[in-house]
Amino acid sequence: MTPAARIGAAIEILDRILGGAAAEQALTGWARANRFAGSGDRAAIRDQVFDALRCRRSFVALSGGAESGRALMIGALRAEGRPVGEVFSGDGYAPAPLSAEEAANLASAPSYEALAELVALDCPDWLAPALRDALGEDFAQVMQAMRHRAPVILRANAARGSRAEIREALAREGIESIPHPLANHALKVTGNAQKIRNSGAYSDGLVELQDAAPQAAVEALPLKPGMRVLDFCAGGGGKSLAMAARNRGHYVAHDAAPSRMRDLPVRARRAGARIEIRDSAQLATGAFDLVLIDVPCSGSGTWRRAPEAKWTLGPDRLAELVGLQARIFDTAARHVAPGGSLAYMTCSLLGAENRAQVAAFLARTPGWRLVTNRLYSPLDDSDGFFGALLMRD
Ligand SMILES: C[S@@+](CC[C@H](N)C(=O)[O-])C[C@H]1O[C@@H](n2cnc3c(N)ncnc32)[C@H](O)[C@@H]1O
Repeated sequence: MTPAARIGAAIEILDRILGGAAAEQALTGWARANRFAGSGDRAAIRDQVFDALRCRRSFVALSGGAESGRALMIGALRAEGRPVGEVFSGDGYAPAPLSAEEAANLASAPSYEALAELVALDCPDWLAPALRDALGEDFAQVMQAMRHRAPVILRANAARGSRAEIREALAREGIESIPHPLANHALKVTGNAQKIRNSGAYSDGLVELQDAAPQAAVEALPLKPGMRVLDFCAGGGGKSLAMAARNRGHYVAHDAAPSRMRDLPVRARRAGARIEIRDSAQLATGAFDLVLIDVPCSGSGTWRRAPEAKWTLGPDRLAELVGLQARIFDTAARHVAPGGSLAYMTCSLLGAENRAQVAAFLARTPGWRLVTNRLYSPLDDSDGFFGALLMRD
């Protein structure tokens, strides 16, 4: 496909997403219907679609038009300083030339420098006060970082080798990486990230895809050999696997939706980890030295990887999530043994889901104290992520 034809495809996919389709679904649907597109085409189209979703507000403003796939790609070209007419030529599979209305809109659209702050930062208006509150003077820098692609980060599995050894194993397969300073086993991929999923290093359990902040948060947990540990919201088991790689212990995974843990046995086998799966009825009160709750959240820390969430989150959904997080906090706390710990984690930047949630738990639950908490952001070269450790008397 020519570069212009790829932009034409991105326009079609973006229109489906703006019409309500999930991004992954729209991309897969397009690929199935257009089998001539090779893997390079699909990867390039995917990047264009996700870039446009991250910068949805500013790209539309730069086009001067109403929101549409074409407006997004006109804005994207303008943001890159590329002449729009060269791509919107109508030649072959290139997008049709600009209509008179589109051309007039583009001619009168402001420059990026002239956009209002929240438009230029691609920040939804209603979330700006909460984000400013959580990020303080880093607000603009973090929101600017959220407009760009996230790096690919791996966790080198300590049960399979040192970070240096695993880095060499990756290099032998042509995957380049450098140690990430935030976590002891984190590797930032600097070349050939597309090879990871089909690599021997991945299938042999040497690496898992995991951002640096959750790795750092797991490293900060007070894990000791032989501990009884419950991952209460285990999902795919990313945190269980990271904990089990650190220390021998008795690891139990649980999730309200057990089907989410379906891949965990295979992943654990691959990683050489032992993780027992239990349902709610099999979890005794006060039976664990450490309970981890990686709760469902807005995902505001992962907007670089899942940019749709930035635009679809609303106040009602956020309030619903905050209520659910509080209920999980209360339920999970009952499984902690006296003197044990409760680790609360989100991939959110918002105070309501982080510090305020922890403060509310402490206020309504006697016998607990806060040990540490930390908010990570793209300024740490990671996703936005929050971790708090609480201890039971
Ligand atoms: C952020 S995801 C967990 C991701 C996972 N820890 C990982 O590292 O891959 C949150 C999980 O919480 C689960 N969940 C939702 N409500 C729950 C509840 N009331 N009790 C336990 N788990 C719940 C969801 O099914 C989802 O899998």
